Amino acid sequence: MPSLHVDLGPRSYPIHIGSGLLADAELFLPHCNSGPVAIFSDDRVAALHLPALRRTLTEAGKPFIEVIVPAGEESKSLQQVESVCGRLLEAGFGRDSTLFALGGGVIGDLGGFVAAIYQRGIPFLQIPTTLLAMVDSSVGGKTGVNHALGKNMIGAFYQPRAVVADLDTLDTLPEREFRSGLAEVIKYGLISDPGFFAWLEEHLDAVLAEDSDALSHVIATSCKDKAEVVARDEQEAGRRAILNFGHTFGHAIEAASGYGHYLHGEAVAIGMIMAADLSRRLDLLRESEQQRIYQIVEGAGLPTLCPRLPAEEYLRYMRVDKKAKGGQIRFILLRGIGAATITGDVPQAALIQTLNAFMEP
Ligand SMILES: NC(=O)c1ccc[n+]([C@@H]2O[C@H](COP(=O)([O-])OP(=O)(O)OC[C@H]3O[C@@H](n4cnc5c(N)ncnc54)[C@H](O)[C@@H]3O)[C@@H](O)[C@H]2O)c1
Ligand SMILES: O=C(O)C(=O)C[C@@H](O)[C@H](O)[C@H](O)COP(=O)(O)O
Ligand SMILES: [Zn+2]
Repeated sequence: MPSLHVDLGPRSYPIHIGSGLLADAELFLPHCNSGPVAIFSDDRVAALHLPALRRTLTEAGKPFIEVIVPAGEESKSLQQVESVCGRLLEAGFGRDSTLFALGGGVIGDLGGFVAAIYQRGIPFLQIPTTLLAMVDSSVGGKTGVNHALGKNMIGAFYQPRAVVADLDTLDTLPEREFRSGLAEVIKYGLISDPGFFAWLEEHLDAVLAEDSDALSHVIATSCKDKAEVVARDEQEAGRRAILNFGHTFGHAIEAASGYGHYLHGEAVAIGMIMAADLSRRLDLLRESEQQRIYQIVEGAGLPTLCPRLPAEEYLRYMRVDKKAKGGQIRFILLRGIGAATITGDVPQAALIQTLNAFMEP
């Protein structure tokens, strides 16, 4: 069972990946405060996987409550933050409590943000149940919610005490959600790990068939790659921005098409296709490399086109991207597969050509 580590000095934490982990109280209890636990989840995940965690805490004699929100991106809102904080206050939760975020990225982002601000901060554990959450959102401490004017616009950097990824939970994950997680997996190969990208090209069938060895390799490699970037630049002062590859376009696509229309990974997939195209237009990336990127995204069953809207609609959202500086949009582009670069030097004409080239007919 692989066990990794995010190295952040006093805020360092383990990432446990394996089967049957929800039953192992020793992975959870050492990271808890002395008081009660709030198991935070969504209604779909709670129906499927909360009973295992409930059993573990009950047998360990740890008191807990369950706080459940509706499944879906729409729950990543300030209204839900207020409502969840209200539940904790009504239950008399103090600073001696702990929050467990059991679910996908929505639950991790929203739960982590509540943990960051509730009584100015209580510890929390990430217990991811989607591929996307196991390979990306549970690691690195980005927490927060959406605003009508932009994705993840309100939030905090707040690291979990531990990440516990029980692979058994993936057995119930719908295929579309699994493929969405693959987009972020492909991202690691593209930004910093060309060997992993080549491995993915070679083993895509095994990965799509959810072969357990292939899946363990995918999750462990993704977490290792992400943890290395986060350890060097926890709060995205610089290089961490490469983890945003495909997201300048992707977040604009999510917001412009209405949150929930595309899954996050689907929007990122289209965004990566666009970022690769822009890189090629600017003579950073070879056409053959752009082709390989297109093929793996398409081969993973991910979309490659966004809804047809005036380019200006997308640009409006891109201008409020958190990476923008002095009103200038900054992009993560590729100088080759495995070599991300951060630049604000992108001619508007090339950007508009890229957007128009990947819109639905
Ligand atoms: N913080 C970060 O670094 C980071 C990184 C990537 C993505 N994100 C965010 O994560 C969110 C997307 O996460 P997601 O794709 O996990 O979405 P999600 O949390 O909405 O989960 C997807 C769907 O799958 C269901 N589900 C979850 N686990 C399941 C299981 N084991 N079996 C059956 N159904 C299950 C959920 O109920 C939901 O309906 C977005 O809001 C995105 O912005 C954050
Ligand atoms: O961890 C990071 O850093 C990332 O950028 C990971 C992304 O996959 C993730 O979608 C993140 O939530 C995007 O953050 P944002 O700062 O662009 O909102
Ligand atoms: Zn993402």
